[in-house]
Amino acid sequence: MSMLPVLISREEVMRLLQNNDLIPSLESALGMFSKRNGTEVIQPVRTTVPLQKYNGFLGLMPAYIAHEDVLAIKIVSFYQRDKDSDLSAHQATVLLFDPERGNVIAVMDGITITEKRTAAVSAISAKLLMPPKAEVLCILGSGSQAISHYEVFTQMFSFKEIRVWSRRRERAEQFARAVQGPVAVFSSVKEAVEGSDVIITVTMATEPVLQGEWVKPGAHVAAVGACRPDWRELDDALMRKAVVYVDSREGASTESGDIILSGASIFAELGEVINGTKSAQCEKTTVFKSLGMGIQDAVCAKLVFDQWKSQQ
Ligand SMILES: NC(=O)C1=CN([C@@H]2O[C@H](COP(=O)(O)OP(=O)(O)OC[C@H]3O[C@@H](n4cnc5c(N)ncnc54)[C@H](O)[C@@H]3O)[C@@H](O)[C@H]2O)C=CC1
Ligand SMILES: O=C([O-])C1=[NH+]CCC1
Repeated sequence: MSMLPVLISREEVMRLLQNNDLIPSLESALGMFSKRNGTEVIQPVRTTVPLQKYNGFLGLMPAYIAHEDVLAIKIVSFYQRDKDSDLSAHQATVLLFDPERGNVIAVMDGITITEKRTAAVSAISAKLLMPPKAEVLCILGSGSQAISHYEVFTQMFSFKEIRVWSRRRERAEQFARAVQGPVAVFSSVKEAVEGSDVIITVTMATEPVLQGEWVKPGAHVAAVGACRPDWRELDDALMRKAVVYVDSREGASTESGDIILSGASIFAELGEVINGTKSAQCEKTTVFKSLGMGIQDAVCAKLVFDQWKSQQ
């Protein structure tokens, strides 16, 4: 007998997935992952299929977390689209399985999950690594991730000033109008970055947009874009002067151009800081290089499904 999976739409995922629930669940999963107990968390490095002809990539992100008994896979595509495209850069679906029997129990939108969990993990990096009394937040990029990062960061922290820069100034202005609070729009990356305590890079850049010489000593950078081995968002100077943290060593060493091409060494995974086995060097300039992990999607899919079930 086959049972049909439930379908959970983007709107439902948006309603069911709350940032407050996300942070502790993601922290616990990151900590568990970094213990490298091979039966507790299983997450191979993302398999990526390049689609050269279309300037796109298809990524497969399976994960199993034993103590949560959650088995899921996210299928995500990301395309460098024309600016007038009506589709967002990332399209994603998460399949949630019954781990005991191997059947799919839910098929849900993965776009919102990707936006929210990525921003939540960056916020965890900031919580652990930003300088004390951080007052100025700077966001480079103005797309979907810029919005989700703004939402989580303003929910979790109280910055005195929030700045945004985007390649096209009108997009940065659009961003400033779309979000809830005041945002200062900058036309130059250098001016946006100088004096900032926390800098989030959420661009589709393939060459460095952020230079180390502009970054205030002791600042924290959450670097979210440049997820291909030949793509960059940060320059060598920044990668070499900062203490570098990652979500997964294997993922970062395979996929991050900022790490591979700069030759920077990885100091720790966020999970190691959460577990207390590596230090949070907040007094130094820190970079958190995020690539995204299947366990993050799996945790979210479980939260969404449990919420959905509780409302039936
Ligand atoms: N680390 C992770 O877990 C995840 C990372 N990402 C990455 O985050 C980045 C942002 O994603 P979205 O906001 O969804 O994309 P988006 O397409 O909504 O926004 C991209 C932004 O980058 C800007 N941009 C494009 N090309 C640029 C260039 N050459 N130089 C400077 N800015 C440029 C655009 O103007 C826009 O502001 C992408 O690199 C994406 O692959 C996305 C999802 C998860
Ligand atoms: O984790 C993720 O979903 C992605 N990381 C980079 C592109 C998509």
